Amino acid sequence: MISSNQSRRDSLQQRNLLLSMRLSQGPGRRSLNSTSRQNSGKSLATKKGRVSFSQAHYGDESRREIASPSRITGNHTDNLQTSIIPPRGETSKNGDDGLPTGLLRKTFNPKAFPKSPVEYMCLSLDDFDIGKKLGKGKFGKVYCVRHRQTGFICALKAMNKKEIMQYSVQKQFRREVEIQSSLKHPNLTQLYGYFHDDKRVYLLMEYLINGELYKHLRANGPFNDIIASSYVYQMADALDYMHDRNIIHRDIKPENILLGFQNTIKLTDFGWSVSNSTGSKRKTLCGTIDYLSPELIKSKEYDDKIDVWALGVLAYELLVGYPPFEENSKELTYKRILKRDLKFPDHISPQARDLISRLLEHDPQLRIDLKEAKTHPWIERNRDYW
Ligand SMILES: Nc1ncnc2c1ncn2[C@@H]1O[C@H](COP(=O)(O)OP(=O)(O)OP(=O)(O)O)[C@@H](O)[C@H]1O
Repeated sequence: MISSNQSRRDSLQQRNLLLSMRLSQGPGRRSLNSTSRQNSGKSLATKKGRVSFSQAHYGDESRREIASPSRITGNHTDNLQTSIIPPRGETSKNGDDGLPTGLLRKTFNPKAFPKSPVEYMCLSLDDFDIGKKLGKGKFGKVYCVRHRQTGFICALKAMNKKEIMQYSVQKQFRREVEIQSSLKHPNLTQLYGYFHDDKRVYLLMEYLINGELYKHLRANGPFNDIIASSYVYQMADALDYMHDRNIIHRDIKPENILLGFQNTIKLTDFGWSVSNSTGSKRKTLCGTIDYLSPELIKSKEYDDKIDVWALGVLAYELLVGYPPFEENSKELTYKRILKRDLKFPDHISPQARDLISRLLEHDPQLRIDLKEAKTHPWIERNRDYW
């Protein structure tokens, strides 16, 4: 299902190269002009200012215009062997697709994923009414859509093939699709399926009505113990599920978490996820500066404990409003992470401090296990109020 070892190595080498380019660029892209927290009482982070290492990969936002949906036309005769489409049958080994009864089951059931090109091509843009734009990513835009035949509402991400090729991220994209379609968990955004025409690839996903947790955090945060503990529990459960399947997410942050109904949160953006099925340690630097663990900064080998560290950073940000090691420059942030310079504002409860401190253990081996984190006293104490 996952790319061969060779292609994985190629992809990692390519990414290493790009990441080292990014690192050599210095701190300029990290919102250096933002007013400091000390001055404003607010986080340094703006969505734009939060630098993801992956940004180096994709270049400037303005380059990412694609045609408006009204101009997009499906092309049923496109060649299926295009390099950015995973070969048929490699897509998912999932069980039940989890879709409401009768909805798109024929075309989206990953178990019965296309057996013939005809079946494969039974989805096209013409099958959907295009609704409002939900957001814009590096390669394209995300729309709320309705499947005409069934009325099923989902999110459709339209990505430009040319750009995917131009930035040589076919393998990363392919891995994202493969990993996301192989996972099924209430706190992971589900990928229902994909199709393409001559210009674009379309990912059909679960629609999360309340958008990014990041925006919610900026508008309504920081959160109280009840909400924060519920979010931390949900992320711990999703990560535990992924790690049990030897998959590391590698880019946990509020921008990559979507909010559904009733405070359900779902992790998304599996572009940096990686299958670590050999259980061996990895070395690719990835993630967002504020969420990087000490071993990543030291370019040491790492494993799924980097996600545990990132969960600690997330827990802190949810309760405090900004990440624990945030500074005006990348270098200062790195310094504080490496020293594990962790300070809590007075209002953080002793139990929350305890869990965060254990998630943010400098030594990966000493970091709390996710299964234990899920039953930590801070979680248990708040669980009744969720
Ligand atoms: N399944 C979804 N349901 C609702 N809104 C979504 C969904 N997926 C994405 N969005 C919205 O669309 C925006 C763009 O998503 P997209 O995944 O393309 O980009 P991104 O995660 O911001 O960046 P990247 O290109 O790095 O993945 C998100 O920020 C979010 O607001």
